[in-house]
Amino acid sequence: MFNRVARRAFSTTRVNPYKVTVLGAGGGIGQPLSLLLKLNHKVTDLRLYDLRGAKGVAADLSHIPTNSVVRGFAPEEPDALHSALEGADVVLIPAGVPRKPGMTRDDLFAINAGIVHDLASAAAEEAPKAAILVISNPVNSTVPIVAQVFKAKGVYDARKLFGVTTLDSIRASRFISEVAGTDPTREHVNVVGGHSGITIIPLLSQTRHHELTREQRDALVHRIQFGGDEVVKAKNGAGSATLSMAQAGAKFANAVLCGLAGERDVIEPAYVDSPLYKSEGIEFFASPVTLGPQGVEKVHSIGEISSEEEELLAKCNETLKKNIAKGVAFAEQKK
Ligand SMILES: NC(=O)c1ccc[n+]([C@@H]2O[C@H](COP(=O)([O-])OP(=O)(O)OC[C@H]3O[C@@H](n4cnc5c(N)ncnc54)[C@H](O)[C@@H]3O)[C@@H](O)[C@H]2O)c1
Ligand SMILES: O=C(O)C[C@H](O)C(=O)O
Repeated sequence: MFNRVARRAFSTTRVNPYKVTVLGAGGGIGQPLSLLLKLNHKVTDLRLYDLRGAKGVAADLSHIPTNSVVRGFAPEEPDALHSALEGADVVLIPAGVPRKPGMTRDDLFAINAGIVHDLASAAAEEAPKAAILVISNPVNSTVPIVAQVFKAKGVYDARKLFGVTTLDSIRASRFISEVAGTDPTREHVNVVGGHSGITIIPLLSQTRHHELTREQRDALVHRIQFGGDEVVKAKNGAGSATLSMAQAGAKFANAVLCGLAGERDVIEPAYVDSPLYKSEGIEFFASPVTLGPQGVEKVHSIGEISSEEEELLAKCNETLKKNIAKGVAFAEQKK
């Protein structure tokens, strides 16, 4: 099913007129993500906004012969951000600073919370019905910030807000295939929870790999939870994952577009306003969701899990609750 959804992105026979805006389009993620969106035939109107470089990226991409108009917006121009957002169907937000070695994602909150808050404010005014795909870290907290901004403006639709956790899933497919010696395109791991360290829970017990030893499982879980650190360390101060994230973001955006277009059985994991642990005070949680014309159609439960995974879930939820509260408190204090 996942491959079928991916193939739909590049089909030349079907064109849907979707307007897509990327906020932070000049950055390490923004540029390759915008390229992949330019190649997606469901996108016909691509708007790129950044404090720096969006016009150049747009001019460059505009020479690619696919059926979309690409426009760049620079903050020096009057109303650039609002024009970039006006009437958008999907808004992707990779704007913000990335980690350096030794930092946690939560360390980015001090800068990125304000950036996401302000961009969300503009999106709530210009594209209140858009699907908002938040990439900027810490996702566990930036998504609740966007929710609060939309609520304050009276336009919140829980079905249209997503924290993009796709990178955790694609990493899990890759890493498990390396251990098992299999084709990564045929591996699927249900990764739930949130998007940082111990809040990332790969449910290995649900895979077909019952041959893995406890040690192999523990090592795999750790690698999936801290995969981002591998890239941060290797880039040595020059940022975090950009290319794999662009692929993940484009995959998720395509799934959202397929849902908007009324295609059936579009299921992807995402960090959403979720009923699963609301009784425990956890408003947002990542699990597979069915995507449809109005955004989230169904939030799927996480399914049966092992006792080891129960322990991971308890730790995840404790942290998630604090991360969410931090985002909500920030947005409240900005009012
Ligand atoms: N969700 C995930 O799985 C995931 C994966 C990788 C990175 N990230 C996060 O994505 C964010 C971006 O990472 P990157 O590597 O692209 O960083 P980057 O520094 O290369 O690019 C960020 C871009 O955002 C722009 N920007 C900053 N403030 C802005 C504003 N107010 N309006 C518009 N644009 C603005 C910058 O000018 C820059 O071009 C980071 O917070 C990073 O932690 C998330
Ligand atoms: O690790 C990071 O800071 C970026 C991103 O969240 C990732 O998972 O690669």
